[in-house]
Amino acid sequence: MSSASHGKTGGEPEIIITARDVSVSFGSKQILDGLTLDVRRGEILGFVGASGTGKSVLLRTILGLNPKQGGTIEVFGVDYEQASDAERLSVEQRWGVLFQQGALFSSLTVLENIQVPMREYLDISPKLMEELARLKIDLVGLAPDAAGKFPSELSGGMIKRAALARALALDPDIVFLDEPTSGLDPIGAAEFDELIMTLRDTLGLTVYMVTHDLDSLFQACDRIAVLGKKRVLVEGPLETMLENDDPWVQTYFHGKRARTIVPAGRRIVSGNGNPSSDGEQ
Ligand SMILES: Nc1ncnc2c1ncn2[C@@H]1O[C@H](COP(=O)(O)OP(=O)(O)OP(=O)(O)O)[C@@H](O)[C@H]1O
Repeated sequence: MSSASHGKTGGEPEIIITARDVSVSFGSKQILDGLTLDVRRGEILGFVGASGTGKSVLLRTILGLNPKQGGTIEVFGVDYEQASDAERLSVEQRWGVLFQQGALFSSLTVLENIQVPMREYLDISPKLMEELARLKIDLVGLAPDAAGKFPSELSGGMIKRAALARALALDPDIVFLDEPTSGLDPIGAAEFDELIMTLRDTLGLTVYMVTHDLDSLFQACDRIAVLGKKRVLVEGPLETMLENDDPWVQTYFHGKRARTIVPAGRRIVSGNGNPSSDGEQ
């Protein structure tokens, strides 16, 4: 089942992040200018764009880690910048983050890593904390004995899963994943995609995923947003990307690599709107 039905009240899915007219600069260098984006409950949103266009900057801005110079961002209806401490605390408990680098504390075991957000935000007994952390380990498909291992003892795929378990520690409504499959072999990456799709379908989890991984975009994402020209150039399902005639979007989604993984039955439409077979592209 696609996630599109999760969290629907009536017809349209609930919007849980709204970014309006967002501008971000570093000194005289403007990175984002008039960016607008919605994230819907229960979807896997893939966020793409050329290197250095500002995908991580936007992610950090949504998380309140980076100041913006203009516009508004609301997460669960709360403008983080204007929010009271209590409001911020409640928003922070409803999101989990898997950063690209430094995902886990190297001096802590997997179990202890998962407990870090629990210690920060929850007032529960050590026993309950341990039980909850073990449940998260199971949820992300790690073996029970991973609990006592240090990050240096884990494979790349296990590290990503353990980091996801930590992002899920507080049972968030949304997880932000910054290039979660980078560095994984294709099988590991496909398994990770399967995992987030399962979490979307079973928990109704919303996933905001910055990625360069075409397989993830084609197989796992319900919608895709493309960052270019300092704003969201185009957003929508894969079909919208395939039909868009922006040169970068065309090259990205119709390029040689993309053509090897276009799912069967999905038409590739050329820039002039004419359907064509893979061989004609
Ligand atoms: N704290 C900062 N101070 C100054 N410039 C910054 C800062 N953070 C990011 N930038 C600049 O903002 C631009 C966008 O960076 P960002 O990391 O968001 O790109 P990206 O789209 O995530 O790239 P990639 O796909 O390579 O990870 C880059 O030019 C970067 O140098």
